[in-house]
Amino acid sequence: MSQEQLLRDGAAALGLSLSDAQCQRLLAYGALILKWNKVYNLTALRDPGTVLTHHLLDSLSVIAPLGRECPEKANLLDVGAGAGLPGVVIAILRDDIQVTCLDAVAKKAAFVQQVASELRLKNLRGLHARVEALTGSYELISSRAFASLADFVSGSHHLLAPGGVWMAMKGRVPDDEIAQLPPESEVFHVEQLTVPGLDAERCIVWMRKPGA
Ligand SMILES: C[S@@+](CC[C@H](N)C(=O)[O-])C[C@H]1O[C@@H](n2cnc3c(N)ncnc32)[C@H](O)[C@@H]1O
Repeated sequence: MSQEQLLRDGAAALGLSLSDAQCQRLLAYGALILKWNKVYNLTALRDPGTVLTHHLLDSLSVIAPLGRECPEKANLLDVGAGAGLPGVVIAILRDDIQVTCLDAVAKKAAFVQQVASELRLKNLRGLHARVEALTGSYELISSRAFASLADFVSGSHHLLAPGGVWMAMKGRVPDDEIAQLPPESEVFHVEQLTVPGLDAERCIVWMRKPGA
């Protein structure tokens, strides 16, 4: 089966119907990751099939949940985005969301800038900074494979807009990390996900400031 068909079938299993432009951009993004991997040291994965399942479909699994939490335009900060996961995928699927992919490593942020330019994604930017030192205000703050929940929310607490939410992509439900969250954050939903082609546990931990 072609990469395009695998992507379309996987997206359909996640409840998503990809437009031709979205499909082409996602495949082009996967190809850019592999093309520039040696220069930017972006991923341990080496073949298009695993990039498709472990990066593209894994990131696509948050799109439907995100549609529920964020039906309309918003500013999203993806902390420790690396090659742009899940931020680039969100930017491709949601042109009403302004996505900032943040990374402490300059060349990773530069790669995301290059992706934004090559794929003509006006709602995407790569930014080089440490999250603790960043200023700004974001309604959504996401992360995937970044840090413990406690370090994620403490490092980005000053960046969450009033009424905003954190979206942490995790593997197995991290009960121990949830128990160690600081009092200035609370979990309001833990959502288990099934990623097509990936035989692994996945969940989103949704958090907000108490009383928000
Ligand atoms: C394991 S990678 C995950 C990358 C991507 N989110 C993914 O799922 O493939 C974690 C990233 O966080 C970045 N990082 C670590 N500490 C950071 C900080 N304090 N501020 C911003 N980025 C940070 C690292 O440079 C690295 O690219």
